[in-house]
Amino acid sequence: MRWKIHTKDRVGMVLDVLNIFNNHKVNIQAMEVLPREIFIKFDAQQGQEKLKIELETDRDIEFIEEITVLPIEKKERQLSETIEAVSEGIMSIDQQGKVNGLNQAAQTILNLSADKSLGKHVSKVLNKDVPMLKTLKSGIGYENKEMILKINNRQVHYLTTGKPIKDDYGNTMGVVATMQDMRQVRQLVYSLTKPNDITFEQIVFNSEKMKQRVELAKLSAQSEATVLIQGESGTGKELFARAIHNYSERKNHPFVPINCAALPHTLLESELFGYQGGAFTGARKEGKQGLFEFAKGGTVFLDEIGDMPMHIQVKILRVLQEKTIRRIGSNQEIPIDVRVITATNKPLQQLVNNNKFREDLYYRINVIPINIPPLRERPEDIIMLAKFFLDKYQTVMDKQVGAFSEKSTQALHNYYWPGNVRELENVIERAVILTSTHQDINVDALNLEQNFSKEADDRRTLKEKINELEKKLLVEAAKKYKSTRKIGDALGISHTAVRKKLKKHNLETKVCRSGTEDFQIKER
Ligand SMILES: Nc1ncnc2c1ncn2[C@@H]1O[C@H](COP(=O)(O)OP(=O)(O)OP(=O)(O)O)[C@@H](O)[C@H]1O
Repeated sequence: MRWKIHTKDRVGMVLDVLNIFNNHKVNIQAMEVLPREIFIKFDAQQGQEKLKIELETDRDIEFIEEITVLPIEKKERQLSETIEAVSEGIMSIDQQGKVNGLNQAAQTILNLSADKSLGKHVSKVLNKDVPMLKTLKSGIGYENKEMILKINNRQVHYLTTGKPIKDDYGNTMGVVATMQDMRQVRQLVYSLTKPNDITFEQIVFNSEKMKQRVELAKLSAQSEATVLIQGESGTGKELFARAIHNYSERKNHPFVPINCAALPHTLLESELFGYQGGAFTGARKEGKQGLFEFAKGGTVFLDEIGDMPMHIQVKILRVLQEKTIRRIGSNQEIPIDVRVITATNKPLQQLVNNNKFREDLYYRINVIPINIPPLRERPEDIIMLAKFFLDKYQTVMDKQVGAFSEKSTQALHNYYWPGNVRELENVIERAVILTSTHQDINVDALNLEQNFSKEADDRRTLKEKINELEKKLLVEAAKKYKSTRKIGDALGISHTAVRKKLKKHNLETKVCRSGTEDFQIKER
């Protein structure tokens, strides 16, 4: 039974009311006092009418009303509803370290039930090293600590922040901690950093060569196989990698690109694999998760893999073979679930021949090779891409210019495009800036470096030209004869020499069969 007693505001009022309750031998369970209002929760019993009459005869008591909850109970219920409604886990402990609060989300994240945890010491429920216990001792909170614990035979992985609960004198009376499941954290970070979804529709092309590459890439997206994308800088390797990811079953998980050439080696290693707390000077005390763990369920894109140092290559091989990683400084194997796509603008086969790239890793990553030809080898794409970028930059700059003049179309065709599609995009962006509204784009606005016109091709060394001719003749013969012996006969060299040359030009049987060239060569 609960009453709200409306009183006058005078000293000793509460004591008078308590005395009356006491005289009637009524057991008070809870009481709350506000100015001119006394709230009392008591054991309902016979004779409470008499109690009410006696209270109301006090001239300072105005009237009594029956209520269903005390204000404090109302607040408590609202608070516990809110605690249950939030998606973060919330756990609290009292001054003795015993669990006195655990919402539903915390039970899920920690693989615990409230029944079996409430009232028990947190060291028994979680672990003796949990940061809540340190806060209980020191009174100092902590933020975003990563925890990996084994609870009820399951590994739980979460991020937690804790705060001390203090009394008016600054003594710590307990600790409350919030926790987020690491998978949710990843998804949150990913949704904040996620770039625009790139799909195959955004890859612009007109050439048969690119059509084949796109088809192969689409097929590769349906498998889990490692893809190696090779091509000169700016040919669209990253674009392909993103399109493959977004076309695959993993599309709702992170796509994590990392440029192996851009980071110093030590940083690259810790970025990829993470580290154990205290693994090296400067390392965060609580350790750090690496990108392979972060990308869980998604794709890691290792760009410029040709620049990866040998000792990290070994670790990547383990990732691909065992599907596990070890953080730096740790012996614990962490299972990972990622697909790996790699890219390089370096001739990997040559790096293997020169012992600069591990052969075993080369074959591991080269399951599906996609070779993107340089723009100069697919002139059918140039104008289509130029028009695509023209539309793009007119929209971005909200500016209407005319079309490409005849001469500028010619110039775009004749140019050598050492920087490939990226360079073409930059050229068109600059041309839109330099051209007046509604004027056609002329050659000057394109401002193409004449050094790199087709004529510049003639300045290449004799060795480069011979190499190119050799490759061309090999490809032509291979298309026609399809076996190393017949190719050898046609070119007047032995079939072993053919094999060597195929290897040198990265045209080995394995590569060709995977569809990067539209021919197949049989051994002998
Ligand atoms: N076929 C294409 N259609 C539309 N845009 C393209 C195409 N190819 C490349 N691009 C654009 O060209 C630029 C360079 O592409 P990307 O970064 O994918 O090249 P890359 O080969 O990965 O370069 P790098 O080797 O220097 O990292 C990007 O802005 C990309 O969107």
